[in-house]
Amino acid sequence: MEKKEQRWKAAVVTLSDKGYAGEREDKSGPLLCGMLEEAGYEVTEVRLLPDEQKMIEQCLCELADEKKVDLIATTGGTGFAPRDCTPEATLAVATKNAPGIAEAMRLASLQVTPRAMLSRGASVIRNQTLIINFPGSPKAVKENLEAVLPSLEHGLAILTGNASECGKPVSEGK
Ligand SMILES: Nc1ncnc2c1ncn2[C@@H]1O[C@H](COP(=O)(O)OP(=O)(O)OP(=O)(O)O)[C@@H](O)[C@H]1O
Ligand SMILES: Nc1nc2c(c(=O)[nH]1)N[C@H]1C(S)=C(S)[C@@H](COP(=O)(O)O)O[C@H]1N2
Repeated sequence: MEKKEQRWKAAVVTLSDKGYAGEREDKSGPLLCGMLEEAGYEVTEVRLLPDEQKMIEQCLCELADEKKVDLIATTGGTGFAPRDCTPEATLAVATKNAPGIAEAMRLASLQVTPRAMLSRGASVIRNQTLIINFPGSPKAVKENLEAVLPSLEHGLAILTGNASECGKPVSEGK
């Protein structure tokens, strides 16, 4: 990883009315945690919330501003259902847009299913924290994270002032 002295700190947030109500086991949050840990991240915060925009905004702000995680990965609430509001909450707390990550996820996912176009997931920056919205199903989480994971570390390194070589060829870089 480009950050030499410590691992990247990540938070995983599941947005699911059914999960929050205890009506369905949350499999997507634990899957995100496992994949991030496997890739070398330290998952320090885990949350499960209902599809309530203000609660999601407060949670994202707390994780970025107080817990100071480098990456927040959310899952769920990106679709067209009336209560889906994860992208709205994410955009509301953004200090900068970083649309390329969400674009790359949809591009890769369209090779798997045309329904990938139905995810409205956003990717943004809040100060020195990168926030990425993943869709809700475990299958979608796996496919979307695999598509962007190799490039995330370099983005985090630039965002946090830990980048060593920005001009590294893709073949040698992350
Ligand atoms: N956190 C999760 N854990 C396990 N499976 C999930 C999770 N979120 C979604 N899924 C699966 O993906 C499908 C589509 O996701 P979607 O977000 O539309 O679910 P939902 O049940 O409508 O959402 P909610 O949990 O907010 O009521 C669900 O029916 C479920 O099978
Ligand atoms: N790679 C991938 N992306 C995917 C999917 C998938 O199965 N694989 N499911 C899609 C579907 S069916 C929906 S409705 C949207 C939004 O999902 P969400 O409402 O659970 O966040 O993600 C889409 N993105």
